[in-house]
Amino acid sequence: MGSAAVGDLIEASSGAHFSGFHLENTGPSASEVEQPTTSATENVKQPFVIGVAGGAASGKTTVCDMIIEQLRDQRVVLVNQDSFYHNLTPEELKRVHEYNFDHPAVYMNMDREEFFGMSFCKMRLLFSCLDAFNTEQLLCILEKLKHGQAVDIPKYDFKSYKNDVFPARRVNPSDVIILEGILIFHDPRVRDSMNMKIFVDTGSFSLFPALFACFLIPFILFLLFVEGVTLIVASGALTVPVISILITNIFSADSDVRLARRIRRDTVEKSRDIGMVLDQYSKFVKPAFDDFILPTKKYADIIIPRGGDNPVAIDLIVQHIRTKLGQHDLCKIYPNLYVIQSTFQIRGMHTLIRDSQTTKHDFVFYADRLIRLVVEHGLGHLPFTEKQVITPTVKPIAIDTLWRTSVSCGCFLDIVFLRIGSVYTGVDFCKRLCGVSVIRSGESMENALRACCKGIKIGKILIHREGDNGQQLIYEKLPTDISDRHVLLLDPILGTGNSAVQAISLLIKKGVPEPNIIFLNLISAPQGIHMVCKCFPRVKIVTSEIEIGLNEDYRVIPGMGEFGDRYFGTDDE
Ligand SMILES: Nc1nc2c(ncn2[C@@H]2O[C@H](COP(=O)(O)OP(=O)(O)OP(=O)(O)O)[C@@H](O)[C@H]2O)c(=O)[nH]1
Ligand SMILES: O=P(O)(O)OC[C@H]1O[C@H](OP(=O)(O)OP(=O)(O)O)[C@H](O)[C@@H]1O
Ligand SMILES: O=c1cc[nH]c(=O)[nH]1
Repeated sequence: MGSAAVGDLIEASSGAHFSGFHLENTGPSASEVEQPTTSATENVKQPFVIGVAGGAASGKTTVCDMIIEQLRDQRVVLVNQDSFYHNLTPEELKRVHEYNFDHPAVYMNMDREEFFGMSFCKMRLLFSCLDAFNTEQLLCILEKLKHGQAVDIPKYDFKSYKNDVFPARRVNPSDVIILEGILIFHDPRVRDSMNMKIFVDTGSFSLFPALFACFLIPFILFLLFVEGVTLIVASGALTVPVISILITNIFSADSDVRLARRIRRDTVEKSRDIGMVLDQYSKFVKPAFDDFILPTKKYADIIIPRGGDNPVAIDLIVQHIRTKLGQHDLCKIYPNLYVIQSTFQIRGMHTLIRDSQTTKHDFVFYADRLIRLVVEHGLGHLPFTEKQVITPTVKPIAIDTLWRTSVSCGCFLDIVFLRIGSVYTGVDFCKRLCGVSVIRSGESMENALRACCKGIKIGKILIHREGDNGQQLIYEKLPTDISDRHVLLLDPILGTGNSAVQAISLLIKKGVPEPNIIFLNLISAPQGIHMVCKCFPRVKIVTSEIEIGLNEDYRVIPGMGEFGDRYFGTDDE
């Protein structure tokens, strides 16, 4: 049967209930996706794909935002199913209030029993309208992202019902892909591509009626059993409605919460007419939720009650993602490891220094800024003593204190003219410090340390490095009293950890206590962290980013290439 004939058939069966059935070919199918060459594909680490489904206005966006926020040190991309709404045809636009934006494809993803067990209403609904979403295009984009290709994701305009009004969003390949949408679990091809499926529920537990119930029900029972038969009828009659009202209030219905949110959002944010919102809700949104969205809940690995109001669930999800990415939260394993809090500013600087196209001048500029942040953070781990100072600002003196003091001392005039500064309770910096740089890259960190700690002594260590374990200490010049000092060991790169272990061993041999060493670096490979933390569990490591790992040449990846060559301008070009 030609596609036009299918269209006619569906149009005929749908009556006023027509929907997004599209005859035009709106995008290549998943199988038509241009496949990258095998060598490129082999190098692409498979991203972790998360699906987030749930009814409209259930809080999916909040859940996704919270996951993204917690994974801000990762490359995460959010793909909304909304972006794949079909462009409405002129005819559909004329009857937009009859268009069902909540309907999935007639996809026979149900088994025989489920198919034959369908109610007449559900069957009518199923065949009366077709996919509101361009799932083929979604699959195509997903496939490309999984193969490490950048993609353009359309931006759907809810006002014009078109997806080509705004420019598409360019998205780069990422470590984590989040697919979010009401029907994102509906198509088994999309579902099967997911490593984790989350369903967001809105149903909430209300504490007030629960507490109320705790007191009221025993009270009614008390009346029943203690106060005698006369009260039995009255209290018995009260018990049934009270309990039923309380139960319905304790567990406020999921759909009520979603409807209330939807009315507020559509009328306030989208300036829609409340009548139309309610009409759309009863005609399409609610039936689609009951018939298509809710049944996909069974595919979920995790169901989040209270949506975005459930930070514990989000924490657990994020921990699981990190474990699956092979990036265990090293800070949780090693309490002596400190990664400076990532911000977009910091990530922006990292983006610049990692870019192979960045000029030497810019590399030095942004590396210096990041080094300064690491140094400042590292200084925060030094011991301190409490100290009080008097500020130049005069503090107000209570008049009775003034009177009592002047009478007892007989020096009224002195007190009146005495200007007493305010007290600030702070801390005193640790005095006995020194820096030790690992030649030559570590020397790039000396200026930042000098700028923060005026007149600080700096020693040097040179380690000859060959491959991953040919380390050999060939030079050292350290302050003679180094054993009495806290040492800030400077080296921007922690790779295999061999150089760091050599340097720390030397410091310990010179009498520096292990807890007095703070190792400052820009980037750390997990291998290096494991090695240093296992050999010296009491040395503190402060870094600005943890890397994915090492390549076959023991270079940090993604890394930033040969730091020393780029910083000191000794690379070939
Ligand atoms: N009126 C109208 N509704 C639309 C249109 N396009 C989509 N919708 C509705 O948008 C809903 C899909 O968006 P949701 O998945 O709820 O997105 P969301 O708002 O991010 O949901 P939460 O994050 O869970 O709050 C469906 O219920 C559709 O009915 C449109 O053009 N007009
Ligand atoms: O953890 P590892 O595997 O030992 O690698 C880290 C070492 O490598 C870098 O120095 P590099 O040998 O590149 O010399 P350079 O500083 O002179 O450029 C870096 O500055 C470290 O000292
Ligand atoms: O990736 C690496 C490893 C060691 N030294 C560098 O400069 N870069």
